[in-house]
Amino acid sequence: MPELREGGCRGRALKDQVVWVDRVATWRRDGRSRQAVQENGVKRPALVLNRFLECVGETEGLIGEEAGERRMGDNDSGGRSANKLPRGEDEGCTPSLPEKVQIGNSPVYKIERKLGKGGFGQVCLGRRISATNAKDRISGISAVEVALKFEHRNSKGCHHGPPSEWQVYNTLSGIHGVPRVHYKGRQGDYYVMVMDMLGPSLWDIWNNNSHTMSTDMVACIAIEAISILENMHSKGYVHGDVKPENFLLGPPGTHDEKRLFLVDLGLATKWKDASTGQHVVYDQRPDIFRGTVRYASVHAHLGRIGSRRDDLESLAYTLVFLLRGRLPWQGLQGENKGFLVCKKKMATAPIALCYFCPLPFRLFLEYVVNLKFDEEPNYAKYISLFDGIVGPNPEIRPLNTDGAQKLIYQVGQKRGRLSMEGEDEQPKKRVRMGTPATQWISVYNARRPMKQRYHYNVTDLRIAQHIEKGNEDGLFISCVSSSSNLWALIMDAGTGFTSQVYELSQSFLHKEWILEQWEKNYYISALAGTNNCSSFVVMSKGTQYTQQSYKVSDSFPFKWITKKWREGFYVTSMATAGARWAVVMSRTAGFSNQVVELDFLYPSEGIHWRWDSGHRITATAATPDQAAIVLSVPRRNLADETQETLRTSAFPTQHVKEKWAKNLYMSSVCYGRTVS
Ligand SMILES: Nc1ncnc2c1ncn2[C@@H]1O[C@H](COP(=O)(O)OP(=O)(O)OP(=O)(O)O)[C@@H](O)[C@H]1O
Repeated sequence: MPELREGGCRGRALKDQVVWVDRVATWRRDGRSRQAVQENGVKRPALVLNRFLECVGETEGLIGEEAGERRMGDNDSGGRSANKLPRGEDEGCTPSLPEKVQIGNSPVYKIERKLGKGGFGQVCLGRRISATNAKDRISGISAVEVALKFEHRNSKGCHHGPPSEWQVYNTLSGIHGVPRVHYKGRQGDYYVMVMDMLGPSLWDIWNNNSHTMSTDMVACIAIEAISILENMHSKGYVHGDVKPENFLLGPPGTHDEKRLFLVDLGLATKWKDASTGQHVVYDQRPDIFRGTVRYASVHAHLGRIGSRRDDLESLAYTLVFLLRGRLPWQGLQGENKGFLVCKKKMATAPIALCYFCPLPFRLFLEYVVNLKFDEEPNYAKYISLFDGIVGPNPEIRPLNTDGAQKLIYQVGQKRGRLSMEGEDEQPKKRVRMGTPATQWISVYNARRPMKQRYHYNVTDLRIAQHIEKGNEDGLFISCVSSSSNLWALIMDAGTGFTSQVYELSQSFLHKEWILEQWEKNYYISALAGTNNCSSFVVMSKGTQYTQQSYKVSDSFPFKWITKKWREGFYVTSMATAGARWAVVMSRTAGFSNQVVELDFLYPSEGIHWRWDSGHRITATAATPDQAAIVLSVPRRNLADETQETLRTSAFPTQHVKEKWAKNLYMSSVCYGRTVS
């Protein structure tokens, strides 16, 4: 058995302080052939023309490209939803709207005045000027004053027919905290929805009250809003755009004036499949943002599929906004505003965000930011947090909290008693807590026994020596990384490469050299960058790639990656230099599917979801702010799918040896942002 497993530390020995074993994945498919899959042994076509694709990204023009692609909706007067492009500012109830509305056999409504305007829709007060038919009178939709929501048929959400909101109202209309839709239909160029007329929004109230709101009132809002969300969630939907502008009170002077409603279901999505009852499948598309920047959950910023936790996180920001009058990420500007806001949200601990708020607000925020993707929120417990603020008598509360009372009653009945402090819950790993840290992330794959060798804290001057020695021993470089401008180098006997060249360069990346090597049939097989923007690029022969392309950019180039995926490329290596990213994508990479997990901390939860769906980590890179993990499904089934990851504050010298003893070999390593 070839056994050369030497550590090659030539620099100062760092003490290994923190170790996180993210997961010991055991997918050993016993019973199956253990014949190693020769990823690198697949024959390449003899001559591949057009092999040399673009190497993009060394120019200024690409800076911030990714952020420019996102449609961020925030503005500092409250926040507009993304995915809803504003049309001309003065399109309110302009002459282009009809003077009267009649949908099917609805009464005739005369448009009186504009009530509000969002990214898409215009909402006007409609006054009934004809009689209601008997059927509608019986079902109680004979209101004299209604709200009419108009959406132009050419607006973005209506290209394929009526707005998606209509569909959601079919299920949610009239449930607790959601206005009733009386009629919907098309009139001329507009899709029109006739709905219950409501009163001012929470934003209006806060704004008209010198940007303040009493603690009592905000606590009542918390209680009632949680119960409204519980109701909505129980019907299988998440709202997707919880913010002060979307919470409306009933019309002033009516018996509903102290009732809270949640409107605008235009971004609502299903979190559960109605027929199977199954939770929707986890996914992350870092280029897709839905919601309003100021109040969006961190997961929404990162493009994760919406689930119940996101509404609650947005509610927590809404409550703090109403109470404190400002959120710490307001005022951040720039093309990469979404990135900056998300980074700030991640960096602001609940204790800091809620510093001037009563304790229940902080506890609520802590609970909800630590919810897992598919976790059922404990709505009754969250409501009970605020009980101490609002006092026991619902009659004298500034807001009607009927819905919450009912929910607590139901839960109390079901459980016999209500768990106030989570005594009956297992202690769980907190998703968003922990101290930000900069660590080594190392990934280990099960392989047949082979030689592997590592060096770390290597200076530019020593690199050649290590590589030469490795080559003499039959080893090729399999991965490289850097920390504090020193290199880490992994060499092994299982790469399948037949020849290898490398270059240390002062630029990130050195395009001319790469082009030259591409000409000679070498492909990039590993790369790393340093904080001072130098790079170490390794190119090999004997890979199975037939085409290659790379991109350097100032933000994670997810949009480019998705474009290349469509062309049959897969990410085969990645590196960072300071805050810059370099991503290499290759054709015939041996994968049938690939996804990216991107986060401001180590995306542990996402990795677990991906592992469960058969993905394995195939590339990692991290900046001081973010970690990106690329996971792929191999084209051929692996004999042994075991994969483990480690996070360590020092290079994992001892751990590598322990892994080797289990025939687990380092397949990827990077240094950057995690959480400890
Ligand atoms: N039923 C209603 N009664 C009274 N006013 C309403 C009603 N529905 C909506 N409004 C007002 O109209 C505004 C815009 O409505 P809505 O949020 O539904 O439109 P939108 O175009 O989907 O908005 P956004 O871009 O914020 O998502 C609300 O903020 C509110 O002020």
